[in-house]
Amino acid sequence: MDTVFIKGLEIETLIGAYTWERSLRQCLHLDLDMAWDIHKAAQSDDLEHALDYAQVVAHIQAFAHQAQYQLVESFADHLAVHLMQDFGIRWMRLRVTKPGVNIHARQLGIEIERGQR
Ligand SMILES: Nc1nc2c(c(=O)[nH]1)N=C([C@H](O)[C@@H](O)CO)CN2
Repeated sequence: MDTVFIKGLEIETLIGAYTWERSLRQCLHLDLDMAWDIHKAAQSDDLEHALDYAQVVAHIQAFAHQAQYQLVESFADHLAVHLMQDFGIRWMRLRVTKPGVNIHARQLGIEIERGQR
């Protein structure tokens, strides 16, 4: 199976478990790998048959705009469900990185895999 990917996508959302985080929006970095058979798109040279990564980004931005989770786990899990349903993606890996505010680490976050390749 082929892969359509999006790396280093920056989005803003309300996220955090601490009180000070509930009244501001923070930046998350997203990396996605999505299984997709590209043969039909390659043969037809038609965006209609491709997993349109611009549309995926637009969905993620809309999702992040309305989301207000405490944990990156919840954000990632719900986002994966939405994307797989809306685009018919069979398998995806999603890494969500949060800047380490007040924590002595450059990056913090999680990586999930959903579905079957
Ligand atoms: N496994 C997790 N641990 C923590 C999370 C999280 O979302 N998942 N969140 C926080 C705080 O919100 C922190 O990011 C504030 O800097 C702490 N631990």
